[in-house]
Amino acid sequence: MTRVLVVDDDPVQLRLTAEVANRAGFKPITATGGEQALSILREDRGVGVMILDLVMPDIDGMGVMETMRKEGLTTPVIIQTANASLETVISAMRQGAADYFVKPVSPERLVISLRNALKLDALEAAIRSERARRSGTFTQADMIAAAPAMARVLTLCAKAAKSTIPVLIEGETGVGKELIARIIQGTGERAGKPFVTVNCGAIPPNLVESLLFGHKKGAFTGAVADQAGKFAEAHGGTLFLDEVGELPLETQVKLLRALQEGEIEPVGASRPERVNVRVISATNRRLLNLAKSGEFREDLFYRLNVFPIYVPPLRERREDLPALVAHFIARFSAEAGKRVLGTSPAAMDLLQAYDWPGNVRQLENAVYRAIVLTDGAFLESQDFPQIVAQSSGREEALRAVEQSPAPAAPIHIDAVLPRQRVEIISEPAPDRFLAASGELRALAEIERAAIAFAIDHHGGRMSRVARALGIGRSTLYRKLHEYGLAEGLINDAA
Ligand SMILES: Nc1ncnc2c1ncn2[C@@H]1O[C@H](COP(=O)(O)OP(=O)(O)OP(=O)(O)O)[C@@H](O)[C@H]1O
Repeated sequence: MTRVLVVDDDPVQLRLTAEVANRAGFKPITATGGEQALSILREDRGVGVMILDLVMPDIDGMGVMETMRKEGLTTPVIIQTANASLETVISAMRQGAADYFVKPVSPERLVISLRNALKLDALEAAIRSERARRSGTFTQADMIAAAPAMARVLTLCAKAAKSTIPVLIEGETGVGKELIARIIQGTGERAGKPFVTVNCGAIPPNLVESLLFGHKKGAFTGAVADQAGKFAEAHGGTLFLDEVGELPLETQVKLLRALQEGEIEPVGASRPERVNVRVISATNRRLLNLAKSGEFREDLFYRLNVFPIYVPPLRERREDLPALVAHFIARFSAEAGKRVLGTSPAAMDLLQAYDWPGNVRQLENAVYRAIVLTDGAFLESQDFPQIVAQSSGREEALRAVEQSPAPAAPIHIDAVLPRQRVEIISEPAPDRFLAASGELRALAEIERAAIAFAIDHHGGRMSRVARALGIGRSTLYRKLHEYGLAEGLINDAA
């Protein structure tokens, strides 16, 4: 719930304004003077908007705004005044006030003013963040990360920014690993220098080497000219290797050499070239496990993993969800030329209750689709059809799990599926819950399909299947028999 700070030295007026904000679904906080307002703003950076009286005995409204500017307090301000002197209003607006009104204000006018101020603030923040991203000066302030679960991540970012040691960012798909890498670059010595991203999972294996290290003319058929690689492009700056676990083993050897020697060897080159690049890598699979199973070189793992940062999934930092939604609404409604002001309370409840396996990226896509779908000023639940479909299926599935004796295992990065499969899962697919007729499939049918999928994914290892599904092994075996899945399957390796 967005917090609104109401500042007025007249206690009756203060109570009235706070009550209007309260009825409109905001959480009012009150202050009776400028000093008190400033100390609240300094302590609580989560205040969404402030309604500020201009005439107060200690510091007046203009003084409060001036101090805010000096101290970098960016909470949007709506000015209220008892006398409508045009000059005062003009100078308040010049100081950056988002809006003003003359007391007594009608509740409708106040609510519109609050919503507009919030929307404008979200849009300005989105524009600032995009600008910072492009100029390589992205910082903590450009990312929505006020949830307690993100505090440690931000502390580690600040530490990592002070040095050039290799950083490994781990976390599920779409949690914002690239943004974290950008903060490390944008707050360190390399701010403003190149930030080059390579998605190692998206390049065909035969092209990885040339893409990373470049090639010389004639090195292979089609190499008609010298081509610089991503390492050379990132010279002086930062190279972000996303999905580093997907690199082919041969390329891993070359990467290790580049990190150890600070030298790269373009394909077809006769001698190595020196590069000065800070490498930040990211993975949505536990790299240590890949190293243990031989899919990733252990020496490279230790080289990359000098400073690990784990970014928690969105379901563990739901406090950030309203701000993220406001951020995406502001951005996409501006892009689509629509006037969307927010979500209905029911839609926000729906989004808050959902688990977001595809994390912030999935939320971003969901809001984007909702903006395209909507004709109203507020996004409603029906504007999120995939989330509605998945939530109802999930509720039933959860009820079934609750009835089984085994506690549900927490979802962990180790249980995250390899890249391609994750995409299948994170892609909202309501048709998995719908039959060809368009009717919802029976829960038993969905459960059978989920179990068959899990068995296939874990190569028939039943302990893992049970753990991944969050049910006990005996429950799993019972269900196998119930659904006729048992024959020829039992190959319990664990
Ligand atoms: N805290 C945040 N505030 C604003 N936008 C965010 C935040 N976190 C993520 N996003 C947005 O969500 C999308 C996914 O983020 P990002 O690409 O950084 O995730 P990722 O973890 O690197 O994903 P993947 O594992 O799939 O590579 C991006 O469009 C990003 O701008």
